[in-house]
Amino acid sequence: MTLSNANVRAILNQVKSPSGQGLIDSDLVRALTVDSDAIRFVIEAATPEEAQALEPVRQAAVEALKAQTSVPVSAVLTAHGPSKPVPSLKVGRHPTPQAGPQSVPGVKRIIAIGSGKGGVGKSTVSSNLAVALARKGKKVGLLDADLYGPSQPRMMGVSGKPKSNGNDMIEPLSAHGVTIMSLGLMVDPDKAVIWRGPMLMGALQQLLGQVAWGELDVLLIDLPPGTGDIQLSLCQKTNLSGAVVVSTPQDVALLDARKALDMFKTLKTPVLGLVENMSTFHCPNCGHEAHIFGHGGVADAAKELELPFLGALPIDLDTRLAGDSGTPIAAGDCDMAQSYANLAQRFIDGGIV
Ligand SMILES: Nc1ncnc2c1ncn2[C@@H]1O[C@H](COP(=O)(O)OP(=O)(O)OP(=O)(O)O)[C@@H](O)[C@H]1O
Repeated sequence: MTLSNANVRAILNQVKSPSGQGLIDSDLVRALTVDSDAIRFVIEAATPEEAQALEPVRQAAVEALKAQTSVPVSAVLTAHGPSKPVPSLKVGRHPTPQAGPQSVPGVKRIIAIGSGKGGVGKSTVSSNLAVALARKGKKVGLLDADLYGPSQPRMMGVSGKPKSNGNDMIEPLSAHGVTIMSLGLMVDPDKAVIWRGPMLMGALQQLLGQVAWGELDVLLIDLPPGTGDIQLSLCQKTNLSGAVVVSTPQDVALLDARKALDMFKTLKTPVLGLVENMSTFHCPNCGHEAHIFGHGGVADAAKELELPFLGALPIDLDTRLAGDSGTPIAAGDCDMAQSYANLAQRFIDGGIV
């Protein structure tokens, strides 16, 4: 039987780690690849001693998968070094003064992904675009700057507190070929973030400057919706290559998108292009095409404002389900994955990435 990435994760989560949690929930699995000819993953422990103790768990995980598929399974144990202290870095402080807009060492381009209105799919587009660019060979980072409602950990399927690299820098997490960091990984997920502007700006500064992003072709920043403190702070304090605005074709969303575009113009952040999300709906039963939120409005707005139109993405049940399951649709090989691959190619061909 051919197993999907989600099937494999579910099977691995049935295998208990020494903490009593499933292997996925206890955040021990790294670099999971599920291909038609092989399933591979790494079980990463904190110390070599812990790795040794996990050998029976590794064997149990391999056996559990082999019981469900004839595809060869390989799993290796690694330790990321001797025990390290938890980061002394505590996210949630006021910003420190900085001379001017900052770059992130090793990161070639920083692109903010914004929207005027909430819920138009900005986080979905950010995560899928990140995965699609990574599949095209780009080194991609994804920073979830939606500090009030961070959704990237769930959409990218990462959990567990990031660790310190011993130099007061946080090691980001990685999934689907993308390097990820989110405030959602640093704070209690059940507690609402109730911070005022300066605290949010301090957190953003830390997520950019105190995360060991490494060498990246591009860092995508998933902004919160609207035109608030975080957008202002990011545009003024960071050397952005530019911003991409996501909108649905609906009039109210477009009205808000125009406000976001106006904000970027005022802050002199170049707008690299517009993306239309939830563009059309293809009924899976009868093939009828419906325009639930309208159609073509974003392309028209781009034309009017003389901005590049980067593409239209349909409204699609599997996209939503994939986001909820932690494996973005762009990681697979369906039509939607191809749409995201095309979008990523347009970013590359247009010299955006
Ligand atoms: N093309 C699509 N087809 C179907 N569902 C989608 C699509 N794009 C996004 N969604 C779903 O719509 C919901 C909102 O999407 P998402 O969280 O990406 O929006 P957002 O603009 O980042 O929202 P927020 O304002 O909360 O940050 C999610 O449940 C997501 O799975």
